[in-house]
Amino acid sequence: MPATRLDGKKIALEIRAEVAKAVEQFVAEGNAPPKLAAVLVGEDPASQVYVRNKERACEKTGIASQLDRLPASTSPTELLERIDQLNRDPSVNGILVQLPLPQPTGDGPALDERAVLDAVDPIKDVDAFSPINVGLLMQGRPRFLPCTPHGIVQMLHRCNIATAAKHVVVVGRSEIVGKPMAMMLAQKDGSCGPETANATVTIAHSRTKNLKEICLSADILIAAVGRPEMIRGDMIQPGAVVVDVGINRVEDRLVGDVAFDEAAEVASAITPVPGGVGPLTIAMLLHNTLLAAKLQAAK
Ligand SMILES: Nc1nc2c(c(=O)[nH]1)N[C@@H](CN(C=O)c1ccc(C(=O)N[C@@H](CCC(=O)O)C(=O)O)cc1)CN2
Repeated sequence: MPATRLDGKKIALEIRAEVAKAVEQFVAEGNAPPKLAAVLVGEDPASQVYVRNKERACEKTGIASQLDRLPASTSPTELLERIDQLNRDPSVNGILVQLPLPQPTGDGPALDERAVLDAVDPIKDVDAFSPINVGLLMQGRPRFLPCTPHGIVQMLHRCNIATAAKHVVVVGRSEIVGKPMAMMLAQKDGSCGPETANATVTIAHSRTKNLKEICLSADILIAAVGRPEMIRGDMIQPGAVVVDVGINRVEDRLVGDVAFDEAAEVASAITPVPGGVGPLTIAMLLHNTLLAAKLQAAK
């Protein structure tokens, strides 16, 4: 039987409607609408689409937003100064710096992604990339959850896919997805989402020797390796749940990290690309922006 498609678009709309309602309530209590500041450096076409979609999503949810477009030639000092201004601006609740940062142009110094993310005030860090927020997550007492892994947790929960006692294999070890995803699913107490914890988690990656064997042992396989269709159908255990985080542009077409048609023959459920995990990333950003506003209002 072909796999069930896990419809990320639909779940994202559900979450966005919940956030919009909660924003309405927050404002009715006498607070200013939450505000997100996005910083986009350079002109990466995909990043431009993502920040535009974030702005539109904010607007539809009752969240204010502002976008700083900076040229690719922006120096590290200029970018850090801009982040500092946003940190100190009391009207801004959430700050995100769109990734990837551009490669250096000409003779100018490179923008150090780590230094830039470290500069965002942790209480406004709605991407949850700062070391403070990563540390809190590691310790099982998260403040903000990173948007893409949190979206996956929400999707599993809302599709009644339990993770307790399951073997989850995460292929990919990025700071944005792979590492926090593994940590969230392995948590003991469900601190990272209702009913979504207590999994036995293996992190694999493109250099894992026996990758096929490890993938075949997964009850839930999360592919976040950034290589088009690297996960083939014969790497999937019959009946496994497959979550594809990859968004790769191949000849003007979007493909995931999973060979979808092959995988759908074997899996019990699978996320498509597009329309799977991607839309959830933006929905969880809205959730975090409201959370940031609430935390700051309570201070
Ligand atoms: N500061 C951040 N930078 C980046 C993040 C992030 O969470 N924070 N994640 C990605 C990009 N991203 C959000 O920023 C993102 C990627 C994809 C989608 C999405 O909805 N994708 C659609 C397809 C859209 C398309 O046509 O390209 C889908 O999968 O259906 C949303 C957000 C890296 N940078």
